[in-house]
Amino acid sequence: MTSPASAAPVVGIVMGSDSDWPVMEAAAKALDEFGIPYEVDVVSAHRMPREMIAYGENAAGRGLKAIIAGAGGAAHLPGMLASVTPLPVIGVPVPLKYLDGMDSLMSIVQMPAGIPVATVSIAGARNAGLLAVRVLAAADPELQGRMTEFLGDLNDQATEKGKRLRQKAAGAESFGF
Ligand SMILES: Nc1c(C(=O)O)ncn1[C@@H]1O[C@H](COP(=O)(O)O)[C@@H](O)[C@H]1O
Repeated sequence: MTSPASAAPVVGIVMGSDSDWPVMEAAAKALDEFGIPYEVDVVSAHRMPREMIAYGENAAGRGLKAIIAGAGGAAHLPGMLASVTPLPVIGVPVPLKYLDGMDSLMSIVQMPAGIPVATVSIAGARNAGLLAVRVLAAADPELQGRMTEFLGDLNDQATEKGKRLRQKAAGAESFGF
């Protein structure tokens, strides 16, 4: 799957199983918000080792600029992809029924020196998408401007939250920006 349909994907969103999609979808939505074309696929290091290696080895040559890789449990996919591609790899620990995603987090975050994986929080796929946007924006002033606008909107929303809270709380006039 690729989105938007017409453009060549620049981000690969891959996961160990389609059961990860309810978590990983947030990465795709973040990319959609910025109009970044991406592809989505299942690429399991454990169940499809040869395909996984081929995916990682071919990713840069196919025009991808970053890979977002999510997996649950013994989540070796992000690290193994990072070992066969020069692209930045962003790892998403997917929480499963047992161990609350701590197993996924630990499997992804403790990479040996030389093979970095930028690990987001457990189920933090939205931040993975936003981090991929920032990676692309580093060499794209127009996209960087839109990321700056996005941060401004977040600031407005947070400021509004404070305003609402101060109105709700007793003695609201005594603090706030
Ligand atoms: N951690 C990995 C890898 C891998 O790292 O290669 N491949 C599949 N999985 C994970 O197994 C979980 C259960 O998968 P199923 O739902 O298919 O049984 C998923 O969270 C997947 O990411």
